[in-house]
Amino acid sequence: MNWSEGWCDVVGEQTDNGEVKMASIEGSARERLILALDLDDAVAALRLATSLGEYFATAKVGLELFSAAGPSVVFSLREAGFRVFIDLKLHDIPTTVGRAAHVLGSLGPTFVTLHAAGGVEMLRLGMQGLMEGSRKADEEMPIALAVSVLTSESRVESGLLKTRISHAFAAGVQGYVASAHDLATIRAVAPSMVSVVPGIRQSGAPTHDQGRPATAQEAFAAGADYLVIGRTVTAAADPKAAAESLVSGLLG
Ligand SMILES: O=c1ccn([C@@H]2O[C@H](COP(=O)(O)O)[C@@H](O)[C@H]2O)c(=O)[nH]1
Repeated sequence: MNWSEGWCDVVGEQTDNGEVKMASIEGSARERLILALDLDDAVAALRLATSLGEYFATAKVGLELFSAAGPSVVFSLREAGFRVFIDLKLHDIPTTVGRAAHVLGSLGPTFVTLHAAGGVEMLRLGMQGLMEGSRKADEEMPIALAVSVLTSESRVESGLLKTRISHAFAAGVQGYVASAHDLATIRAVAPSMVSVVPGIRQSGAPTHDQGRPATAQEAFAAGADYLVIGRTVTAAADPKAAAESLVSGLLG
């Protein structure tokens, strides 16, 4: 299998209203799949990521792993060649989020999440923190992602979704995290933002706590730029075989 095949269509693509999507989205399956390392142990997380590196260019550090291992796991994953997605869904008063984002920006992640429920001012200070933190550390500015409505919610009110995304766009946030089922609604208000979709499950597989799951094929067909892959692969008896099957299904 040649993992660099496919998906060259997104870079510089013109959206319906003539805007151009961010050029940082690259072509291959591996570039567009994000591995969710939901573990409480840095050594185990690094081992799992390394064993799946041919399928995933990006490793996601969420609340569990960051709480267990702190910033050092971000450095370890970067050293191992991964882009790092820090998924802490920052949501607090604007000053606190701005200061936390300053720290996170200095760690050199590629993606960082802020919760869109925090409102425009919180998101704006979060963006400023990321920008200044990364600049001072001589790192690239990460792509900030606004968490719209958690994919564990089984019902979403479209007005709320649109308001949150509009706030993120107004604050200069470049992308969002959303269910595949919400992408069309979101694109109507923010066609140029980068979309990241968790809650991916194979057809008929257990959905766990995901309220609005979709298959990888459905998510890409709905216009997802990146997919977050968690238990579909990490909880499988053979994670490598599960990753192979997922990617083969996409390329085949
Ligand atoms: O709305 C959201 C935002 C983030 N997530 C995160 O994605 C993964 C999904 O893991 P699965 O094992 O595939 O369910 C996990 O790290 C969540 O924190 C999300 O699911 N939904």
